[in-house]
Amino acid sequence: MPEGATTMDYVMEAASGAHFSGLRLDGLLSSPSSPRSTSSSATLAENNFPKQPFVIGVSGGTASGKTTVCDRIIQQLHDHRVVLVNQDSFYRGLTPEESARVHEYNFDHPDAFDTEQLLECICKLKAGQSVQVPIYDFKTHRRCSDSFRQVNASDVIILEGILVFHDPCVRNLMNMKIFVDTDADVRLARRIRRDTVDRGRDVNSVLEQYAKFVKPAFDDFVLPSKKYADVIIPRGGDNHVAIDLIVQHIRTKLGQHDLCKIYPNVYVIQSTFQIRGMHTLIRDREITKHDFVFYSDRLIRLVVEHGLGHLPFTEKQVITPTGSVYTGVDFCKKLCGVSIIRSGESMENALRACCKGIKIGKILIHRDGDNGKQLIYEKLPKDISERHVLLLDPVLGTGNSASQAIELLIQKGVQESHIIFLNLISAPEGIHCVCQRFPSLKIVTSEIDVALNEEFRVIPGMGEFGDRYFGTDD
Ligand SMILES: Nc1ncnc2c1ncn2[C@@H]1O[C@H](COP(=O)(O)OP(=O)(O)O)[C@@H](O)[C@H]1O
Ligand SMILES: Nc1ccn([C@@H]2O[C@H](COP(=O)(O)O)[C@@H](O)[C@H]2O)c(=O)n1
Ligand SMILES: [Mg+2]
Repeated sequence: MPEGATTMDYVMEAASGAHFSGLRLDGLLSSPSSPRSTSSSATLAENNFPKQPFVIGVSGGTASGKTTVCDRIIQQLHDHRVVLVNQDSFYRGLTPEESARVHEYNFDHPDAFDTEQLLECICKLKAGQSVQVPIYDFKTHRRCSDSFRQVNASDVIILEGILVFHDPCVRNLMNMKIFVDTDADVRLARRIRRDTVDRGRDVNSVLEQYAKFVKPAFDDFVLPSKKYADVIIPRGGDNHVAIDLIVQHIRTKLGQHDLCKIYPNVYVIQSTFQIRGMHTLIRDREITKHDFVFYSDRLIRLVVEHGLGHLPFTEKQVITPTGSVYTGVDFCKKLCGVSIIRSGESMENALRACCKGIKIGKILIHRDGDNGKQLIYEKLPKDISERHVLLLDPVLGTGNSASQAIELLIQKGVQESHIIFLNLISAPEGIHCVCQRFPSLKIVTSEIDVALNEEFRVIPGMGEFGDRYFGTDD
């Protein structure tokens, strides 16, 4: 510890830096397997826990403003962790025979693109590898034979093009899909100007191509893919509000753990130096029991408060002492806690302090050899099926105990979406296990750790929480 610094100053100083507990797994990336067989979850299973870039697809009719919207998003983000890939780059170059009859060539049909190559490119980027993207010339209808554009692996990949939602394999690689929706007349006017000015075409050929190929393909392929969009932006690049919202969303994603991008129901409470400091203290094996309990309690309280924020509410109006109306919300009444004995009991006081008179049930899962878990005790409120349940256990490790407890709650009639699992630290393995099995349940945690070791202990972790909290570790 530096001279003159107090213990707490030192801890806070040491806590600065990475947002999560050593989670940049950049070194653990492995190469993708066959792109056609790759869905987001398949990639995950094959590569264990690869870094997961956030992939945004931007589609829309020709000249709708896709490229403009992407450029604005990238400008506003002002972040080097974003790269743009254009589907246009993957146009197949025309053969001499095709070039001779270019007016009969349909550039708006899915077959005009080398989708396999596009897929491979996005898979590589997703797997953390850089790629060489072809350079396409709209005047010669060919690819540059000797030069490529190098695109480096990045945290956000934006893929734009008229047909990026058409192929299901390409579509499945996307975490967010945006459709730029611009009036057909406006698009045609822009297309005429762009193709005559930038692409060396004459007006007649533009109109002919539009009527023969562009419009029919829009109706057959582009418009039907609009239904896959998560966000529809009317008016393209002029829609500053939509672009601001998207930029905001991407910023949030950039700050999130990769697992939160995969599982939208996993919430990690916003990290602050106070929270990092508390983690630093409770993870320190030299800490006194008193301090361990004190800082664990502080953290637990934060997790509980955050978890309560995910409960449904009803609007409520009250009259303030000034005689004015304040429109607020009323807490969810049908609520209970369930602690997984023994560690989960450490979280009960925080829950009681936040929810006056709350009922708290218990589940004991006894470890039965190495092969699994065995439930040996449960005491739950009789009307639990009507309640939202806050399930308490400070450490999510393999996810076996949690899954068994959740299974029991569901058997008792609790709706999966009514369960919020609160913990202090979660291992990625536990998150995968619980979220894949119970996709509509929510997990609220304060940090996601690196992994489990061979003994199924969370690393870096904090040891046997129950023993440390209840003083049975000597
Ligand atoms: N909001 C806008 N107002 C005027 N012109 C625009 C606007 N958005 C795009 N353009 C122009 O229209 C043409 C097509 O836009 P672009 O972003 O390239 O569309 P897309 O990538 O969907 O084909 C370009 O020449 C561009 O400069
Ligand atoms: N050699 C080519 C290749 C493509 N096109 C047209 O480009 C359009 C797609 O690009 P946007 O930026 O408009 O999305 C598509 O509609 C093709 O007709 C072309 O004219 N010549
Ligand atoms: Mg474009």
